[in-house]
Amino acid sequence: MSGDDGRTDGGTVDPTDDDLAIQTDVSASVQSRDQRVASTETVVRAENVNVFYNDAQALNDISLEIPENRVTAMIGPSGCGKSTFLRCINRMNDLIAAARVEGNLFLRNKNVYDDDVDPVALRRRVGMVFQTPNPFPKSIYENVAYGLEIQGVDGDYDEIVEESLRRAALWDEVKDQLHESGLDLSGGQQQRLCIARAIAPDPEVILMDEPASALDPVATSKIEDLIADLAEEYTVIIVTHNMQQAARISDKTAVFLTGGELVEFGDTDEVFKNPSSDRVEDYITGKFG
Ligand SMILES: Nc1ncnc2c1ncn2[C@@H]1O[C@H](COP(=O)(O)OP(=O)(O)OP(=O)(O)O)[C@@H](O)[C@H]1O
Repeated sequence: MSGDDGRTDGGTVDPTDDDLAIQTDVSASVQSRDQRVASTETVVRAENVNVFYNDAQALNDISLEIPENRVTAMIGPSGCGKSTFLRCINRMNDLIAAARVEGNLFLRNKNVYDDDVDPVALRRRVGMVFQTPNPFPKSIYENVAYGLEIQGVDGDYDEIVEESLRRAALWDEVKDQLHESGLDLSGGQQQRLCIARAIAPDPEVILMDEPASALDPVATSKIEDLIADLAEEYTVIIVTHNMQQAARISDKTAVFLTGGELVEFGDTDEVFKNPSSDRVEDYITGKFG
């Protein structure tokens, strides 16, 4: 059975090494949803991760530990490898022929690059939301239910769809139009629909790649509020170009700089108030980037 099932009220985890390889019983993790409690467990641990696109190195020896039920922001100038790192966590880089990943990347105690890891099972535990809202050309209901179907999730879809839309703070706005197209929603609503789709299989980690950069300030603010709510139950890892946003919503901040180096990682307050190097300070204060 999956590591989800090993959780206890104390927030401890009893993962097995077979977590990702054998997890098929998602209903069990749905049941465990309410049992989740905030903790400081490490959920994602990178050890000496290097990524290359053909011969070009995009990430250089990245090691860090991302805590459970927190928002961790990845910031840094364009091209420094933030999205590449995010895609290592759910093995989306597998889909890029030129990409090669070296090193170890653990989801709890399991290296997601082990041969026996099923990337589909991994992506059920590590959901993703992209920069541009990308609902399917289907109804609001089907957008959420279709994700469940393709991931082979069993359960009462009506219930899961409603619950997911509620968790994405969208239910009240769409409950009377569930069978209308998701594409007719506003950009901000579409992004919340994509968040509902990502959380429907009840992942442990949600990756967000600049989820608000295509949205206006009001829609952005709603997404930021939502991220804070989601972190009560999920581990959220967000790439953002917006340093104020990182400072507002994240607990931890990782600063990447050109060359794919992780130059600072720590509590967000510390990173912003007291950066440990001139390079980071220059970036944070807008001297470059
Ligand atoms: N599919 C790809 N094929 C080849 N090179 C790539 C690919 N994706 C990214 N790269 C290169 O890897 C490096 C890191 O890119 P990545 O998109 O991860 O950076 P980023 O920090 O997320 O950038 P941005 O903030 O502009 O989105 C860049 O030099 C980029 O050109």
